[in-house]
Amino acid sequence: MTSLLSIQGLQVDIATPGGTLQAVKNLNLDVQRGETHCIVGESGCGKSITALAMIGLLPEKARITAGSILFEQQNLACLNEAGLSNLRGNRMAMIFQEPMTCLNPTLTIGTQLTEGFLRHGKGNRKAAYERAIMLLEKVGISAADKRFHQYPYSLSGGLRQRVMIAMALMCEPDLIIADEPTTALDVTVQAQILATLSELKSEMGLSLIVITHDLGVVARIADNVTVMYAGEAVETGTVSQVFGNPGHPYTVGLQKSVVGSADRDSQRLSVIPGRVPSLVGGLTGCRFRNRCPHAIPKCAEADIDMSELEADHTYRCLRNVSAGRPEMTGGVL
Ligand SMILES: Nc1ncnc2c1ncn2[C@@H]1O[C@H](COP(=O)(O)OP(=O)(O)OP(=O)(O)O)[C@@H](O)[C@H]1O
Repeated sequence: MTSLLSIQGLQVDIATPGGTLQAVKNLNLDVQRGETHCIVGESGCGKSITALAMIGLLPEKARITAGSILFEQQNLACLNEAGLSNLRGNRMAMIFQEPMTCLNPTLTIGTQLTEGFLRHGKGNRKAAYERAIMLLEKVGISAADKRFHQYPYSLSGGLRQRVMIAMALMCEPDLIIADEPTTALDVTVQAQILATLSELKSEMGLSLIVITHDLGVVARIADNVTVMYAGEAVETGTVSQVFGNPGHPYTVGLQKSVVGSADRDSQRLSVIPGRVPSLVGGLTGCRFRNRCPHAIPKCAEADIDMSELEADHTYRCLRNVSAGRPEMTGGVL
């Protein structure tokens, strides 16, 4: 089956005053039609840069230096701005963590909802209005016509995020990329928004990529998951494979950090000792080795390839291969 989105060997470098920062390295990721794929990892692991590369919105100093991002066979890494802007908001859309950074405070919700629809030539003003109202209702906003004419500041954070979801759906995209869509919301609203996203995904046959550091979000909505660490994918597979039979010590650490967290409701990743290494300059070998209880000198010698643990479940760890998966569940991170 051809993937809707297929990322192969993606590398994104960012020019910084201290040197080149390798934000994403040799990333492979496939998303099928109708799939929800979560990308999970701590802050600074390259999740957002991956998402921004997919949608062609990388920061000024960042550039794709290797690899391809095939969206329905078209390589987005080679598209110019006109080509990308034709896809953005149309075939693929993005939902950000904080809607206020995307919503224009000086324009009504309705103007912002219909702008992309009209720009992409999806229909006239009447069709745009009708679709906007239909979607506002679908995402759970009552008194849709009243909201249509309001400005963003009149809405709560949860309602603004619902508006962002409606906006993402205006042009009937095939793929929605949501970067920490519920992080800024309280737990109850989070659950409601995730449920809405999942329902709409099924109803509209969308594919969803959800970037998160929250394993609770992954458990609720994902079919497949990619665990990222320091710019690399370290494990990928179905949710039950990756969290039921983890191959990488970092995945084990993520799970333990949730179990050990005092704040169980929010399921934040907080207790893996140590930090993500600086990604500036050349990094060789396993990037997790300084925090890994299973590390051996060989982990530092050369970059480690992904290995197959079972069908469709891969991980990037030398020790599992060479030492027959040493006490992975017994190690203390
Ligand atoms: N505009 C930028 N300029 C310089 N470095 C950047 C920029 N944006 C991201 N980075 C760096 O790229 C790396 C990956 O960052 P990214 O934002 O993708 O991580 P993340 O996993 O999404 O983390 P978070 O959850 O905090 O957003 C980090 O080292 C980060 O400091």
